[in-house]
Amino acid sequence: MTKLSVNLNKIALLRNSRGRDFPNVVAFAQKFIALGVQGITVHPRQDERHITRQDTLDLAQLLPWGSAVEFNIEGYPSEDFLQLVEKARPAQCTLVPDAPDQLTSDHGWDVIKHRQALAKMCSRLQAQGIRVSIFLDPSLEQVEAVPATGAERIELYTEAYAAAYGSNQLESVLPSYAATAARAQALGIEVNAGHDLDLQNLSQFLQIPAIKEVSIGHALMVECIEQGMTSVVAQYLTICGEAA
Ligand SMILES: CC(=O)[C@@H](O)[C@H](O)COP(=O)(O)O
Ligand SMILES: NCC(=O)COP(=O)(O)O
Repeated sequence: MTKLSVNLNKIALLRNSRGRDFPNVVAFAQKFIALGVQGITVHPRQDERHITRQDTLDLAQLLPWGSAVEFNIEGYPSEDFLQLVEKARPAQCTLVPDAPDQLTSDHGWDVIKHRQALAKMCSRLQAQGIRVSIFLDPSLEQVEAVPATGAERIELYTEAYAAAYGSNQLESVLPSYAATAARAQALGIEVNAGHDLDLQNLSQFLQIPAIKEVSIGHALMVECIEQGMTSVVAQYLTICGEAA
């Protein structure tokens, strides 16, 4: 079974487009949790274009460290971000190498280059009991460097998979993810995945064994508008529940 962590960035984006607290991010976390999701993810960006620092702290109150539903905070590890994560104390922090003005996440870490800095951040967060995951492109070369950082997990950046889904390119793309996941697991690193996953492409991706968690937001919110939250979450939970 793979855990489903719903990313609430787009709920906050909708809220920020007006001057009042509607839709409320915590209320939506509660709705998704009531439907059975196992995790909530946010990606507070420096410009607070969607999730704010306050949203992160409010969700931390709902999902304190040790709660059954996992709180995952993703983001670029600036000093501000690290302090926010320490204050929120989520179950997991996913370190993402995004520039402040980036439209969305579009690459994983060069772990070989940033190994020492990542190791320092990992031990700092792990001192608070926070699991650390490193956002990674499918790359055997990069995954070899992960154990030296001390991170417990990687999150495979799945945009390339999603883009190839349904085309001939999938034949070469999916094996690169499977090989990276297998190598990570052999090195004792657990594997998460996310970015542009949706109801169409998820089950084929989850043919890769032992993916611990998928974080899904953008497409899931669109699917909720089209099909309704109850049905969409049930479909995701079925796919995730069938995963090896
Ligand atoms: C880290 C990652 O995979 C991203 O998908 C991210 O969480 C989405 O960020 P935006 O919602 O800002 O595009
Ligand atoms: N880590 C990926 C995530 O949280 C959501 O990505 P997306 O589904 O919004 O592309």
